[in-house]
Amino acid sequence: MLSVKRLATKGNVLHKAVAQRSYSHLNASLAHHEYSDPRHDKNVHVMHSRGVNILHDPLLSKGTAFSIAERERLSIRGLVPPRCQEMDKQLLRVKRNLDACETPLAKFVFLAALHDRNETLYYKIIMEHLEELAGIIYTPTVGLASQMSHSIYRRSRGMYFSSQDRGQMSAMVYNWPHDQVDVIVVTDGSRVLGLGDLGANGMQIPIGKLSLYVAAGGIRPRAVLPVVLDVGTNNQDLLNDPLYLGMSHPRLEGEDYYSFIDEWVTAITSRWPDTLIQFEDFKYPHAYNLLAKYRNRITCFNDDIQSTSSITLAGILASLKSRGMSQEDLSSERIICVGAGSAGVGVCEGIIDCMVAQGRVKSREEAYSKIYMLDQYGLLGNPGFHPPNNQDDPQSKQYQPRPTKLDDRQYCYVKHDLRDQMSLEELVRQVKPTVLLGLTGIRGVFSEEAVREMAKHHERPVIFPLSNPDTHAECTAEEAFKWTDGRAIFASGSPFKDVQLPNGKIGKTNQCNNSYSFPGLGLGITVSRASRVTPNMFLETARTIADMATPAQLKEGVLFPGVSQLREVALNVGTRVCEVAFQEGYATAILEQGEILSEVVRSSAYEPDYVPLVYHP
Ligand SMILES: NC(=O)C1=CN([C@@H]2O[C@H](COP(=O)(O)OP(=O)(O)OC[C@H]3O[C@@H](n4cnc5c(N)ncnc54)[C@H](O)[C@@H]3O)[C@@H](O)[C@H]2O)C=CC1
Ligand SMILES: CC(=O)C(=O)O
Ligand SMILES: [Mg+2]
Repeated sequence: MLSVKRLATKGNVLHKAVAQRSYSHLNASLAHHEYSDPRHDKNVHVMHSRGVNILHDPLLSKGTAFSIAERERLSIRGLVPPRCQEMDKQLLRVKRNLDACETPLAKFVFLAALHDRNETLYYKIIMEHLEELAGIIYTPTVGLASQMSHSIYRRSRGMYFSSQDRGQMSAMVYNWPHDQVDVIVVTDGSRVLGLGDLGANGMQIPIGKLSLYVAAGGIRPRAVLPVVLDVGTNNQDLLNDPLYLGMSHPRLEGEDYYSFIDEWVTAITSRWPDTLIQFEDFKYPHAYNLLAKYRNRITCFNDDIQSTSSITLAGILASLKSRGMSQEDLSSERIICVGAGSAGVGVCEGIIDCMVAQGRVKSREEAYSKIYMLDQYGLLGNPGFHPPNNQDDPQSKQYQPRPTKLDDRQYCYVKHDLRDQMSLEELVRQVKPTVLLGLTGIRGVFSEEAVREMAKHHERPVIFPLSNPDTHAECTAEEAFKWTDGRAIFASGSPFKDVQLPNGKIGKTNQCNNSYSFPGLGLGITVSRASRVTPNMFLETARTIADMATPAQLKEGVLFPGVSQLREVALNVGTRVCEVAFQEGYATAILEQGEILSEVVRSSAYEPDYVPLVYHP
């Protein structure tokens, strides 16, 4: 395929003439079925086989919606009830059944079964009720489903590569039935949301993420691949459970671990060289080490580090406007980030990148000085401020250095003029932060004292308890609004309902989750066929999302469009990411002169509609 380097863009219109648009990379020839237009999934599907297997293939099945003519030509006449029911009736049935489920977990199981039966219908219902159902297929319910995954297991989805597969992975990748894979979400299950090590149960996370890639990002269902790398688990409860489905040994570590991942990356990229790999829920510091190793070699990114950073930066930028300031005022913020792991460090790096790009700080070092970071021991500060023999200072007597040293990424945030391990409450008193971020996975870390103190100094304190699921959020929306007399600008990782305030007003909540960024990133990268995922793509994602709320919304503390508008967000982000890919010279797709990029992106996005199936031996 011709490679296009550096297409000049003006607005959304690509000017440089290129020979032709080539989607040859999308013309997958599948093992059993061929599709006339696999990119759009919109025309006629031509198949070389027929019969009952069509009914049991979730990518093809229409259940009761097969027309009589189709039933005849596919040899399935009589294998489904006689009345042909179009999708609207099917949706009615699905929604009634869904509403009858008594718990979110029951809804999750019901939707997973639909996913395994009829993907078109699954995506239709998800897209029509995105706000309601994102909370089922994604956080918070996916957290419980991951914990229970071995108990609720019905049918396999995706691929598992385990320690017993070493030496086999390059062959195993050919067991996957699809030649074209656009996006892979892969986890080793070592830090699933804020729930810790869930081993092979972590599979629910890639499945949930990829459902949003399809529903919001418009990636085709047959072009996504969820993967678990089962390198063992240190979760003793799972190891003791007779139903657990993963490998029954402790996690591989060190060289064993990294060579395992290397074999997997080699196997994947040998079969699908241009697939996008999203690393998900890898524990610290593996998450960073893997990103550092592969980011300049293959098309990949780490969701927890990078796309979380995009959406959080978007939230802070939007909050500046909400507080009557300009986005350029970012470097005048004082930000406390509680949590110094993958997400905490990743988010702060994104904020620093933006401060530097805005040019209002003289150096990266100056940008670091604006952010105060805490881990489970307290502030990353100066140990020298603890006089070792001061018997009168209770703090000094208790002081114990951290059991492990800070690494270089964390060390950048150390405040040499403040005492190491200072508590959040004391730090808030000293620093009077404008923004409080929580990325700890620990409920209750934002104490009443800390939030009230912050609210004393700011009319609109920005409170972002970002940990998932909701039961692990650093504080709840109720708490944030109560402790700030309803003045907080609030965003959380998992959804919280708006809060009725005593003064009759409504405390508006926002969901600040990487689900706002990764679907659009994936769409932009897939459409442009970008060979690398670059820092600018994340920065532009943040800027794009930060500009989406209307002035009226911003005024009442709404920072982002609602979850029901995730498709619109993804189309905007996808367009911008595509532009960046062309501008930076990483795009390898070919577009015609004058094509409007936003329209190319929009028309590339999958829509869950039934397509006539044709048998052609
Ligand atoms: N809203 C979103 O889109 C996202 C949210 N997250 C959430 O962020 C959380 C953390 O994820 P990672 O950074 O990957 O985990 P991690 O394990 O790498 O980092 C957790 C950090 O929290 C610190 N910590 C633990 N207990 C603490 C305490 N009591 N006080 C202060 N700090 C404490 C640890 O020292 C560590 O630095 C998870 O709950 C995850 O769900 C992660 C990615 C995206
Ligand atoms: C949202 C997400 O990626 C996490 O909580 O890990
Ligand atoms: Mg994650």
